[in-house]
Parts: sequence; structure tokens; C-alpha cells
Amino acid sequence: MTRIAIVGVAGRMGRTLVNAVQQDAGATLAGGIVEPGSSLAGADIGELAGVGRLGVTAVDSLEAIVDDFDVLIDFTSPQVTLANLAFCAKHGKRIVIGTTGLSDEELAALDAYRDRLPLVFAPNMSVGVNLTLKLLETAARALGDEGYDIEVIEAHHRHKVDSPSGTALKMGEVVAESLGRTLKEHGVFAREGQCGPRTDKEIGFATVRAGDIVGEHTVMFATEGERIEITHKASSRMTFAKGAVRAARWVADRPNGRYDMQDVLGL
Ligand SMILES: NC(=O)C1=CN([C@@H]2O[C@H](COP(=O)(O)OP(=O)(O)OC[C@H]3O[C@@H](n4cnc5c(N)ncnc54)[C@H](OP(=O)(O)O)[C@@H]3O)[C@@H](O)[C@H]2O)C=CC1
Ligand SMILES: O=C(O)C1=N[C@H](C(=O)O)C[C@H](O)C1
Repeated sequence: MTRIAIVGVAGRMGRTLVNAVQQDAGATLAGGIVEPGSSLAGADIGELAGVGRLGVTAVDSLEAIVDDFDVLIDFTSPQVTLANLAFCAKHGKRIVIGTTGLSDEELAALDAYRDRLPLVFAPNMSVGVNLTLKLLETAARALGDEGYDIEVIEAHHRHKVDSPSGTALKMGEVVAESLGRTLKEHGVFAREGQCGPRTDKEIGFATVRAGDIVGEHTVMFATEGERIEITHKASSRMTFAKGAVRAARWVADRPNGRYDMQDVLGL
């Protein structure tokens, strides 16, 4: 039985994760962490998640439950995630990270932990998106050098703070790598005013933020006369949460290393 603690337990993903852990026979809910000083400390995390009383109380520091859990699941923000990573490395824990929007420096800091603990880090934990990444590799190899323009379009709810989404960036990276390009050189993240026609090799990104959209991603390969679109639409956060719980159970008996959902799913 994998003992899981959830940091950011009162957030959109945190609440969904409580539900997902409850539904998984191989996992048990060992704790939930809210922001330091939060008025929600002391609340029952089942009640926070809307699934009824579970007898597990939210705490506002990891120290308070250090002996209670094996794997931490973290869907919060970059700075909070890096602090939790340091805590897990120090205390011999494992961690599953879904947080997106890390800067290059933050990504390098995260990567430096690869030899210090077992960690899973992925911008999207759904099976569907991870399969889509494989489809994109194939499509890019077949089409990318044949005069097809590549654009990534994503849409999310009005509360999302990072843009483009971590998933959109990952999709762009997969396509770019398949074609021997880099997003540093070929990614185009804004077009406004007299910006001129697109260049052949650029990979464009467009972002929509509106209402309660859970998460939608399309990669378009367009040329004269036809257009291919590979789309994934999430209609419930449960798809991410179930993937994260699967990752937590998987990483529970792995050696130190940085893994992603492709590793977890064996894709
Ligand atoms: N990889 C994937 O599959 C997915 C990744 N994500 C990513 O997960 C992240 C979170 O998304 P979402 O759940 O929508 O965001 P929310 O803002 O709803 O949740 C984040 C939670 O973290 C809490 N928090 C902030 N600081 C701390 C702290 N120091 N200790 C404990 N908790 C803290 C926040 O509390 P407060 O509100 O009080 O500040 C909030 O409840 C984003 O980066 C998002 O892009 C989202 C979905 C899927
Ligand atoms: O913030 C979200 O909600 C999501 N974020 C992830 C991302 O940035 O890719 C994954 C998912 O699309 C939902």
C-alpha cells in the first residue's frame, strides 16, 4: 500500500487528487498540506474535497506528517515545488510533480535532484496526452520537412497562471526534437502588428484562457490544400489525478532518478 500525501490539497488538483487516491485500492491517503498559515489547516481533507469526512486533517507544514507518508504528490507552483523537492530529498521521500510554468533556472534546479531521490515530473499526467506525444513524434517525422507549417493551440480555464501550458510546450518540444529543431530558435510565442509572414520552420503557439475549460491542446500541421490536426481534450481533472496516483504507486519502488509519464506508462 503506497502512503500518499498531497500538497496543495485545497487547490483544484489537490481536491481531485483526494478523490483519486480514495478510489485506488493500492494507495492510502496519508496527509494533506495547505499553505502555511492557511485557515484551512485543521479541516478534514475529505470535507475539503467534497467526498465526506475521511478522518485525515490538513496540516500547514510537511514536518508535521514527515513519518506518515512515502510519496508526496505536488501540483502547486514552481517555488513551492522546489522547496518540497528539497524536503523530500532530505527525508528519503519520493515525489510526483505536476506543477507547470517553471523557468529555465527552476527546471535546472529540479533536474539537479535526479540523483538524490526518485521523482516523476510531467506537465500532463493523462494517458491520452502521453499517447498523443507519441502520435506527434510520428506526424512530425512524416510531415515536418514536407512543407507543413506547425502550430500548437491550447485552451484552459480563466484561473490558469502560466502560458503557454506545460503540455503545449512539451508538445512543441517533441515536434521540434523530431525535426532537429529547438523551441529556443524556432518557437514563436506572440504575433502582433506588422510581424510579417511566418517562416517555414517556426513552431507557433497560441493560447486561450476562458471560463472553466479543463485543458485542450491541438497541434496543427498545415500546407497548401490540407491540414492535419491532432487534438486532445480533457473534460475532467480526474484524468490528471488518476495518472498522478498511478505515478506515485509506480515510483514507490524505483531507484533514484528523474522519470516522466512515458516511463510510468511504459510508452
Ligand atoms: N501535470 C498535470 O497533469 C497537471 C498540472 N497542473 C498544474 O498544477 C498546478 C496547480 O494547478 P491547480 O490545482 O489548478 O492550481 P490551484 O491554484 O487550484 O492549486 C494550487 C494550490 O497550492 C496551494 N499552495 C500554495 N502554496 C502552498 C504551500 N506553500 N504549501 C501548500 N500548498 C500551497 C494553493 O493554496 P492558495 O490557493 O491558498 O494559495 C492552492 O490551493 C499548476 O502549475 C498547473 O498547471 C494542473 C493540472 C494537471
Ligand atoms: O493548469 C491546468 O489546469 C493544467 N495545466 C497543465 C499544463 O499546463 O499543461 C495540464 C493540464 O492541461 C491542465
